[in-house]
Formats: sequence, structure tokens, C-alpha cells
Amino acid sequence: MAAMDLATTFLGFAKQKANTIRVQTSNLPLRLQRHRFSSNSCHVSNSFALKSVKCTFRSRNSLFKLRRQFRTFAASAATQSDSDSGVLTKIPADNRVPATIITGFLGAGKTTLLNYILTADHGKRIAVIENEFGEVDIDGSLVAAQKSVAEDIVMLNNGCLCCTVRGDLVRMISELVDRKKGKFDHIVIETTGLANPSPIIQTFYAEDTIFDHVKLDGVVTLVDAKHVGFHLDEVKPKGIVNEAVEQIAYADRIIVNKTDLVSEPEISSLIQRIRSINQMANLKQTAFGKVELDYVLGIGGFDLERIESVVNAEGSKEEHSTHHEHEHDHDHHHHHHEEHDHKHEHHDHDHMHDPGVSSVSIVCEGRLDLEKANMWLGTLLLERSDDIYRMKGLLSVEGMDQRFVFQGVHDIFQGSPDREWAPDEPRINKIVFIGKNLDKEALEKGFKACLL
Ligand SMILES: Nc1nc2c(ncn2[C@@H]2O[C@H](COP(=O)(O)OP(=O)(O)OP(=O)(O)O)[C@@H](O)[C@H]2O)c(=O)[nH]1
Repeated sequence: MAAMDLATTFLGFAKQKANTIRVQTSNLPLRLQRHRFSSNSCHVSNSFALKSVKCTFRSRNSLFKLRRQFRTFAASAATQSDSDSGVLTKIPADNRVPATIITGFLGAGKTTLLNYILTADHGKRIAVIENEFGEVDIDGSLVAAQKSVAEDIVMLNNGCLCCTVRGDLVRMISELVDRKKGKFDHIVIETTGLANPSPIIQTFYAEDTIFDHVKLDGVVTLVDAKHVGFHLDEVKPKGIVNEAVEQIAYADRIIVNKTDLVSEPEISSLIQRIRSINQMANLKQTAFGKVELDYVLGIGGFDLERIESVVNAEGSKEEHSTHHEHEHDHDHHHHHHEEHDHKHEHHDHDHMHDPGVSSVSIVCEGRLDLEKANMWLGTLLLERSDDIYRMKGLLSVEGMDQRFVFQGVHDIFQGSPDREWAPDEPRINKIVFIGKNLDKEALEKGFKACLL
């Protein structure tokens, strides 16, 4: 079965690279599925609990067998038949508790948004994990004021979530799940302003205790419309990430906050800049974090079934704006990377977008040769997974009746056959990459070479 081969081989490649982070797939390890049902049919109807399975596979061009452990959720590749459309979908239902990460640079408005969420009328019972870096637990007290409406608020005060307290996050979520399961519907995690979201995201896939019970719903990034440009411009020493850029790059939802403090042209220019980093995320402008709650909760940013809306929305560019100067009148001087030597370079935004992190999208009609597509995407993951922050795609593969959807975060890869292509539907492939040093031309060329 084409879909099986495709996913299996992608996983195979990715896995060779992944020593610490486990690759996981959203349905059965596909080769195993084939064993089990000894059938070419993907229309398997079965249901499993979350579980770990071991599977052996041989990567297409390697000489050795790899024995790896895959965690698979919802091996329940339960095929559901939509009686209205007659369309078969194979993406399993996922009943784990959703968790939303709220991030954004220092002072961007994370706590303001969180308080807004906690006081809003949404009927959800929310458990909050607050990560405050530093001795004074200011955010904690601010949020604690709303405690009556939150199920539980736990503080992580002894370091930054993305660095030192990841183990604490795992323990905390496990405790919440153990002790309070059924008492809350959603977990919201507020990071410090200096957190890099990547290791936090990866924790949701790497840790069994979290993965089995909690699913990452999405990353919401608050952007301080007045000050963020300054932080995006910061040139970091080699090997040190620019947190403000990273926070935008990993986002599923971007909230451009504090729009009351800047002019329209400034906002347009900022949005253009944000788009150059992340074309995938939805973006809204607001003041004091006031957005509709379903913009922040129930995002499905890592769900395979929502990929279509992302790859379709991609490319919708905000209006071009004019050149502007920064005002450097803010006072965010605290920083937990003591070794950082902050050299602030002032760029003209119209010409000097951060060249490091960008989005590349490929939209192309045609059918992919499975072998070539496997080789191309597999090699890309093997060689570039450190640089590829996030990717999402919807592929048309020769010989496969279904669309193949996938999403990835570095070397974590999830892929699955989706609904069937309609008979008269144009077979359009869509992929979006967000990452470092992406060469749009090379990516496009590589992809097009896989088309029949
Ligand atoms: N003018 C204006 N001020 C805002 C807005 N949103 C938040 N603020 C204020 O900005 C300050 C920082 O907001 P917080 O919500 O604490 O920001 P944060 O991202 O949690 O800050 P850190 O925890 O330091 O990273 C507070 O004084 C807020 O009242 C806005 O849209 N406009």
C-alpha cells in the first residue's frame, strides 16, 4: 500500500537521525498494520488504547535492520465512514486532554491573555501551569487572583521551562493527570518570556507519561507590537537562538498585542515581518489579549486532520507596509542567558528580514512518484531536521487513492492517509516548511523532481 510505504520509509529515515527524540506516528506503525491484517487495504477498522509498540523495519536504502521503539497513539486507525460523503477517513479520534502553550517575549501580554481566558465564559475547566523565571512570583499572584475560575494553578519558579525545569513540567502534568483526571478539560502552560518553545513542544512527544494522556493543542505566541521589532533584530552569538524569532516560528496562533501603542503602518510592517518567519500560523491583532477563546483553545495545531486548513490558508499575505523606524524606549533588560552578548543591530525591515528563520511553501499540481518522494523527504529529514522547525503537507501520490497528510516538528514526524481524492478534484500538493536557512529554490526543485 502506497501510503504505508510512504510513511514507513519517512519514519525510517527520520528515526535514524533521532537518538533522543522518538519519532511517533499517529496511526499504527504502518508496516505492522500490514502484517496484522495481511491486506493491502487501508480500510481497517480497529481500535486500540494508547500504547507503545516495538516494530522492526528496514529503511529502503540501508543495509541493516533497525530495532526501534515507536510510540504510537491511537493505533486506532479506526476507519470511519462518513455516510454522507462516502469518504473514508483514517485519522483516529484522539481523546487526550489538550494542552496549549502560551509564549511570547517578556512583557508581550501572556499573563494578560491568561487572565482573560480564565475569566471568560467558555465553560471549560482549565488547569494552568505558570512558569515564572526569577525569585518574585508576580505572574503567579496575578493569575492566582483568578484562581476561583481555574481548576488548578501550579507554578514552576525555579528555572525556565525550556531549559532547567522540563522534568518538572513532566512531573507536574503527570500529577495533574493522575490526581485530577476528569476534573479539567484543558491545560494552559504559560512559558517565561525567554523560553524557546521547541524543547517544550518536543516534551509532549518524547515523554510517555505526557504523551499517553495529553496532546499538544497548539502554540499561541503573543507579540508586543511596540517592542518586538527590537528583539527580532537582536543578533545573537553563534549557537544562541533568538527567542523572539523562535517563539514566532513555532506558533500556530500569533496574537499581535498592544496595537493601541502603535500606528497602522507600523502594524502592517510588523505583520509582514512576522509572515516572513511564519506563514503557517493564523494571526490576529488586538489589545490586552482580547481574542475569541476558540482562537486560543482547541487549535488542533498538531492534528493531521487540520492540516488542510493550514496549507490552504498559507500564502495569504497581509498588506504591504511602509518603512519605519524603531523606538527603543523599553526596559526589558533581564535575561537568563548571562553569556549573551547582545549586539543590537538596527535594520530597515523592508530589506533586512531575519534571514535565519523563514517559511517556504510549495504548491504544485501533479502526482508524486512514491520512491522519489520517499527519498527526497526522507533525506531532507535526515540531513536537515535540526533546521526544519515545523512542516505540514498534503500530498498527492501516484497509486494512492487518498491524500497523504503529514506534519513534523524537527525529527518528530506524523503522517497518515486522509480522505480520498474526489474524482474531479485537482491533485494539488501543498507543503509548508518553517525553519532555518531554508533554500526555497532548492526545496522546490527537489520536490518537483519527485513529480511524475
Ligand atoms: N498598552 C497596553 N498594555 C498592555 C497590553 N497588554 C498587556 N499590557 C500591559 O503590559 C504589561 C505586561 O503584560 P503581561 O501580561 O504581564 O506580559 P507578560 O508577557 O506576561 O510579561 P512577562 O511575564 O514579563 O513575560 C502589563 O502592565 C499589562 O497590563 C496592551 O494590549 N496594551
